[in-house]
Amino acid sequence: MSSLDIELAREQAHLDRARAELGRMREAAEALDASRASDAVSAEVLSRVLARRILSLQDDPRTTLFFGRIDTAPSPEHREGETFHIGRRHVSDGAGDPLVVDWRAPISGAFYRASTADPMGVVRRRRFGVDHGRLTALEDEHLAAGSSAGHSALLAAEIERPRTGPMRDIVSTIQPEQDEIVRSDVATTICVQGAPGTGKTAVGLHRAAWLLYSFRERLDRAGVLVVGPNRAFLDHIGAVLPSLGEVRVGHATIESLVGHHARHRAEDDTPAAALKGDPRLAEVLRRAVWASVRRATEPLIVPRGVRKWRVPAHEVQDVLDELVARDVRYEAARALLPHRLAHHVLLAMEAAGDAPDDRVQDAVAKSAAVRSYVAAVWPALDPTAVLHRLWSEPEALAAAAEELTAGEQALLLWSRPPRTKGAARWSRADLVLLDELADLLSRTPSLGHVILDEAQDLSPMQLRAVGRRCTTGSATVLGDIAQGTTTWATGSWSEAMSHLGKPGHEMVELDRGFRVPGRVLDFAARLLPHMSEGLSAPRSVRDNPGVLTLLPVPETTVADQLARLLADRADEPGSTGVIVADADLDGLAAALGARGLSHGRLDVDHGDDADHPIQLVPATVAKGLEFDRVVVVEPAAIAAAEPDERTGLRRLYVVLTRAVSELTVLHAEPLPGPLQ
Ligand SMILES: Nc1ncnc2c1ncn2[C@@H]1O[C@H](COP(=O)(O)OP(=O)(O)OP(=O)(O)O)[C@@H](O)[C@H]1O
Repeated sequence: MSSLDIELAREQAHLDRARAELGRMREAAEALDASRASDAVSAEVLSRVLARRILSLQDDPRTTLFFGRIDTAPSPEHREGETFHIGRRHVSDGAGDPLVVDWRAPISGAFYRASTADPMGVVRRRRFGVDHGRLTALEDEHLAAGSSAGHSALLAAEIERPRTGPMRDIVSTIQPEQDEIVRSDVATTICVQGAPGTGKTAVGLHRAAWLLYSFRERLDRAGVLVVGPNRAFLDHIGAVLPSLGEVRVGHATIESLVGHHARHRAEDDTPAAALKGDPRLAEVLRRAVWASVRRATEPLIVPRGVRKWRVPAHEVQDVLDELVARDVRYEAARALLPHRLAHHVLLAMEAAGDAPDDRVQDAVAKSAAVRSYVAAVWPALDPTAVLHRLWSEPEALAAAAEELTAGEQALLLWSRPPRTKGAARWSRADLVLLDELADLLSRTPSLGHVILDEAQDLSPMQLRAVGRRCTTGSATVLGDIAQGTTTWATGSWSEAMSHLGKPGHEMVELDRGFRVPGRVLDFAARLLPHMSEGLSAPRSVRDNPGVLTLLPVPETTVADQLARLLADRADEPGSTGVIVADADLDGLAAALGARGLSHGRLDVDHGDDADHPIQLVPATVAKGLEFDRVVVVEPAAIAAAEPDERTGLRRLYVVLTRAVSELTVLHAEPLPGPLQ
C-alpha cells in the first residue's frame, strides 16, 4: 500500500465513522417525543421542527458527508494544530465534538479562501475525489508561506464534468471571489455583474443557503425568495437549494410575483410595454391614487338621539390634509379617518357641555353618517379600478400624468375601453403597475432577503416591484448588462439599483467563466463591441478549449442536417440543447419527430427534463440555462426576431454562450456580420 492509499483508507474510516454518528443523531431525533410538550400548539410546532430535523439528518448514499479538509497551524491551545472536515452538514460524535463541519460555518471560510498569499492559519487544504459515496482520491495543497499555489486536478475535473439534468450545487469548489459574495453580511445588498457562466446564479443560491444557516431565526421568519426570468430557468436551478438542505426558499418569476391582482390576458406592443415600465409611471400612479381623496365641501353632520352634531367642512379638510401629509399608505390613512372625524364630533359635544367617553367616540366612528361621509371623501379603492379608469378616461390620465406627453398618454389609453374593470384584459406590464398600486394602497410586506437573477432585463417598474419586497431586508442582484434582451434592459447598475431602492449597495464583478470553453467564448465575444460600450470580453477558465463548428447548409436540408447531427451524438453522455428562433420551434419539432428523433421542449412553462437528453429550446427561454452540446439553428433568424439590431445581437450572445463543451452553428442564411 502506498502512503497515499493508507491516507485514503484513514479518511474513508473517518467517513464511515461520520456516517455512523449521523445515524446516531437521526435516531436520537427520532426518539424525541413531541407529545410531551406543554400544550397542543407547542406540540404541533415541536413535531414540525422534529420532522424537519429528522429529514435534514438523512444520509444521501450517493454523496460523501465531506468533500474537503483543512489542517490549521499549531497554536498555544492546539499544539498539534486542528483538523476540520468540511461537508454539506454538521456531524458530531456522542461527546459533541465535530466530525464534519458545515461548509457555511465560519471556520469553513478558510477552506474556500486560504491562499499561499494569505493562509488564514491553514497549513494544508485537502480535497477529496468522490464516487458513489466513497472517497476515491485525495489532493493536498500546502499553504505555508512561501509554497507555490498548485493546480488542483480535482477542481478542474469538477469544472469540466459533463452536465446532465438540472443545475447542481458547487459547494465543494466555490472559488475565493465567489465565496466573498456568498458570505457577505446579511445587511449588505450586493450587485454582481458577470459575463455568461461566471457562476452568478450558483453564487446567489449558495448565498441564500449561507444566509439561512447564519441568520436562521431571522430569515426563517422573514423569508428568502429567489426571483428568476421564467419557469424553465426556475426548474433548472430548483434542485440546488434543496440539495443544500434548504427547502423553504421561495422561487418566483416576476410574473408570478405580481400576478395575484389579476390574470395576464393581453400583450402590449413594445412602445407601450416600455412606457409602462418607465419610472415616471410611479408618480402617475401615486397621483392617481391620492387624487381620489376629495375636498371637503360639505360639513359632517352626525345625528345622535335628538341632536345633530356638526363638523364644519374646513375642519374636516384640516383632518384630510393632515392624513395626506403623513407618510402612510392610502388604506392605512383611510382607516384612521373615522376616528379623527369622531374626535371632532366629540370636541363639539364637549363644547356644548357634554362629557362623552371613549365608547361614544367609537360609536360615532362606526355610525352610518361617518361611514358614508368617509366613503364619499376618501373612497375605498382597488388597484384594478384605478388602472381601469386611467387607461379608459383621457381626462383622468391627463390629470395624473403631467410628466407624460400627449403622445405618450395616447399610447397608454385603451382604444376600446372595457366596460368594467373585471372585463379588462391586462398585459404583463399592467400587472406590474397593479402591484405598484396595491402597494400605494397597503404596504407590501418585506422579506428578509431577495436573490434577483438576470436582473438586467427588468424595467424600472419591475425593479420597484422586487425592491418593495425587500424594503427592510437586503438583496443579491445578479446580471450581465451584455445579456440584456428587453428594450428596457438596464444600461447601468447604479440606476437599476436605485429603482430597486438600494442605492447603497456593493458592486462586484465576476470575470472567470466556468461554463463556456475558450473557443466558443471568443466566438460569442465578437458580438460584444457591436452591442454595448465598455463591455470587457469574458475569460474562460476551462481547460478544455471546446469545439466550435460553423455549418452552412442549403435551406432545404436544415432539418436533415440537424437530425443527422443529433443522431451522431446520441450515445455521448451529457445534455444537448437545440436553440432556435421561437417562431421556428414548432416546425423544427415536427421535423425532428418525423425523423424519429425523440426530444423534449423547453417552452416557457416546462423545465429541465432529464428523460430527454435532447431539448428544443426557444431562443427567448435559453437565458440562464446550459447544455453540454448546443446547436444554434439559424442565428440570423434568432437576431431578426428581436425588435432592434442591438437586442438581436444580445439575444444571439445569450444563445451562443450556453454550451459547456461543444457549439455547432447550423445556418442556411449568412451569419450576422460580426460572426462572419
Ligand atoms: N466554483 C465553481 N465550481 C464549479 N463549477 C462552477 C463554479 N462556479 C460556477 N460553476 C459552474 O459554471 C456554470 C455556470 O454557472 P452559472 O449558471 O451560475 O453562471 P451565470 O453567471 O449565472 O451564467 P449566465 O449569465 O449565463 O446565466 C454552472 O454549471 C456552474 O455550476
